[in-house]
Amino acid sequence: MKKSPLPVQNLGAKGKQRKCGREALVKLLRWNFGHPDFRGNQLEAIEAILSGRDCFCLMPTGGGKSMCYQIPALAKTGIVLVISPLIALMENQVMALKEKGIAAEFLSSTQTSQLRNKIHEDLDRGQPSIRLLYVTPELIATSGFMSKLKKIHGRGLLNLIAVDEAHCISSWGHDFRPSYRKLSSLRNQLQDVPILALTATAIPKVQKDVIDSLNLQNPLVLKSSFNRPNIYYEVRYKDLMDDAYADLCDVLKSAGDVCAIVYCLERTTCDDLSTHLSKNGISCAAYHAGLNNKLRSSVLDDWICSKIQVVVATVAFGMGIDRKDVRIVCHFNIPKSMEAFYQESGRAGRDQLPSRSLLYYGVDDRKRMEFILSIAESKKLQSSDSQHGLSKKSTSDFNLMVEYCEGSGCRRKKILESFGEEVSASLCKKSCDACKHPNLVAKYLVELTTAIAVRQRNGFSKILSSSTDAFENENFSEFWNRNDEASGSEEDISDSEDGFEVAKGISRSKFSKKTGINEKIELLQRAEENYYRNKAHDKQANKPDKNAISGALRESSKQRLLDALKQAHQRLGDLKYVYFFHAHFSFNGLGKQTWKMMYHHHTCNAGLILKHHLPSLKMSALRNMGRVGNLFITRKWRVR
Ligand SMILES: Nc1ncnc2c1ncn2[C@@H]1O[C@H](COP(=O)(O)OP(=O)(O)OP(=O)(O)O)[C@@H](O)[C@H]1O
Repeated sequence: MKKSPLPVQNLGAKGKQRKCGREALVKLLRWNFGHPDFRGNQLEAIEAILSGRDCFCLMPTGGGKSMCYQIPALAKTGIVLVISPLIALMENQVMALKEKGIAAEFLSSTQTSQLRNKIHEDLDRGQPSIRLLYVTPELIATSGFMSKLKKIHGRGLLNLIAVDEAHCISSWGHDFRPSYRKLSSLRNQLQDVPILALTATAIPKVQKDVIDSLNLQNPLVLKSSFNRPNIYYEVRYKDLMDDAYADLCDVLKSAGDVCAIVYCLERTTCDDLSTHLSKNGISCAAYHAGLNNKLRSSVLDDWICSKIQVVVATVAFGMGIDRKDVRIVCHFNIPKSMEAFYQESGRAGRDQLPSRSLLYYGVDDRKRMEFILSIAESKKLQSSDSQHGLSKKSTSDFNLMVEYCEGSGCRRKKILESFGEEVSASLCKKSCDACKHPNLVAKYLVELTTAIAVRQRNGFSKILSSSTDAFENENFSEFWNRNDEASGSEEDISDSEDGFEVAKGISRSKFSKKTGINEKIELLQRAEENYYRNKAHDKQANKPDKNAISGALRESSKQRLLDALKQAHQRLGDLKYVYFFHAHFSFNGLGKQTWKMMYHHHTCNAGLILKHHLPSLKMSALRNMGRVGNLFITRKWRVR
């Protein structure tokens, strides 16, 4: 139901301001948002802003940061400018505010020019009706929009600049967006307008960087604990289970028909897992950048209005989406940093009710991430020193995440300590698996160590190729930096696809519990090594790379593949595992699509992809695999 805003005492334009008391602010909160009282540091932040002071506000995920600029927007005539990183996020917030009868708009090139003109006309009016205007940092950087802001400011109507997700400013923040850096000009261009920086992710370095970059003057710094007491943290070990899909399915089923988000690193995993869950009666859909806009928004709408309960998504999903009753956030692959993990898992339990964070940890996933980080590092080494610092940071960030999974001790304590909070494990109150079932977790960790050792002995550790040169032409920037909105016209969700396409094909590989085909594998690996030797030699001699593998080697590799498959099939029988070998062929010169294909080949360096559910795979299909090149182009044999 739409509501007209509560007519509060108007504080008027600059110079005529009167103090808006606590009571009036609480009234605004109750009337417009239905919350009985302010939470945490909200009131302090609001009062500081209304008194014209800059503020840096650090609140946990779901803490209620938006209220810190939404209430000031209602308390004063004029406009609050909100700088937000994603169009989807702006859209959602504006929609939610409009439903409450609050005059909010966003500006982006995704809108029709008619709508944009209407908004600009309103901004030009003596007394604009708009209270909250959401924009991207890229728009701020345009001279046209800046001069518009100056005019509004000149009329005494720009009350506040709120920088949401302010960690994006900092190169130490996990969502670093170079365009955010340009916001440093705001202070000079729009003097006297208070600036509010908001984030849920701020290690001390980030805080300092944000405050310095925005040139905040004597800001009120408000920090709350990162602890999310209503979230239970748990890690499950893929390498110790037969089928992680089935395990997750059981978790979701036994939780009842609850709302959940499952994060995966690849689109294909999203699709496959979502199909699997749906087949097993779970109300579920995939959501990622590979789907068209229409489908994506219908999935989002269905999820928001509870038509579907589980979304299996790539990482960008959920930012700014205010569904409070998410009971489970599952990471099906290890996230790239503790900050990212905290943000994503923090989408659970925004209503403060008991919720769960479940991370499926797999050694292969870890290796894939390490591989991607190493590629980024080697790329950044070639660029500036600061970039190098960044890549080192990425590696150390990721190590914290690995320690969260592989280390013993309270998970909550690890999360909080990674943000610089010193806490005792008693704070957890047995609300993580390590505190609740210490013996069981210790046993798992021992088993995991053994599994890794067995795997290394069997030569399975060589999962990712050292052939980094194959990746030189690929752009990982989407994964590392969200600089995708310069024009505002590109896809407004940023997920990790490009980075993780690299490692596709090994996502569900598991270490073998059976040995015996190692000799075959060794042979195949030797063939592969020969290939690289030839390749290096060819490079030295400055020869074209196209026929680095001879037809004879190709044929013999293919034959060995078929033999190995047959033997594996016979030997494994009901165990339903089969190993796929790939041989290397040069596809240079066949275009970008083919480069991606090369990725798969290289990343499957160990020559193995473990495949479950053999019955669904016909031997004729396996034979076709011998036609190297088909395997990854057709995706017929996508694992599962
Ligand atoms: N004072 C309050 N009392 C009760 N609920 C509140 C209060 N303030 C905000 N909320 C609710 O808490 C939820 C989270 O608020 P909000 O989206 O502002 O969080 P956030 O800090 O921006 O979180 P995130 O960083 O995860 O995006 C919303 O549903 C909001 O309506």
